[in-house]
Amino acid sequence: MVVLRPEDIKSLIGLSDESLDCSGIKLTLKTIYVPETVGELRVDGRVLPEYEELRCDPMCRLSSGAYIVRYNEYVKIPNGYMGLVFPRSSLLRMGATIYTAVWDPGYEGQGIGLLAVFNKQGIVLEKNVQLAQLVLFKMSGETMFSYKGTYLGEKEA
Ligand SMILES: Nc1ccn([C@H]2C[C@H](O)[C@@H](COP(=O)(O)OP(=O)(O)OP(=O)(O)O)O2)c(=O)n1
Repeated sequence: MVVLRPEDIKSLIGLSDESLDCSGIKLTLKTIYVPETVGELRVDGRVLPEYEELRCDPMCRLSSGAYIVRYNEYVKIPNGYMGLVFPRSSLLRMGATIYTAVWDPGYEGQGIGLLAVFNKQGIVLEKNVQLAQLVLFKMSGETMFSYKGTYLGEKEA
């Protein structure tokens, strides 16, 4: 696998320079949600929890716990590529991190991450701040397993 340089990403996906980081695409904070009910993952489906949106005006103070963050950037992963997300080091240094899964070939949307705040004093985030970086990898070729799942095209108003 090959890691795409920001300039390769730019010509592949057509993002603006301000969305590019040293090793990938900047992912910035759009919305923060708190899971309010139980989630259920079954062999034949899932029930996602209900969420409460936190208002950041423009700062958000988060106590320790689990949050879902949605990113501003609408990203398209072309067939033959996949993505992994890494938290900003400053977030780690504050005692918080972003957990993520694989961003599949063919996926497009405004993705999400699980923000875990371990700092017992909490952290403060400003709306639109960069939280993470999406690193794109080139696979050995196009794949027949292009993403067609539930989250394809997800976008928040
Ligand atoms: N932290 C993450 C990880 C992934 N994704 C996006 C990109 C993935 O291509 C898509 C689906 O991820 P998974 O295939 O891991 O999700 P599921 O298997 O749960 O969903 P489905 O059953 O619809 O495939 O979600 C995201 O927005 N945020």
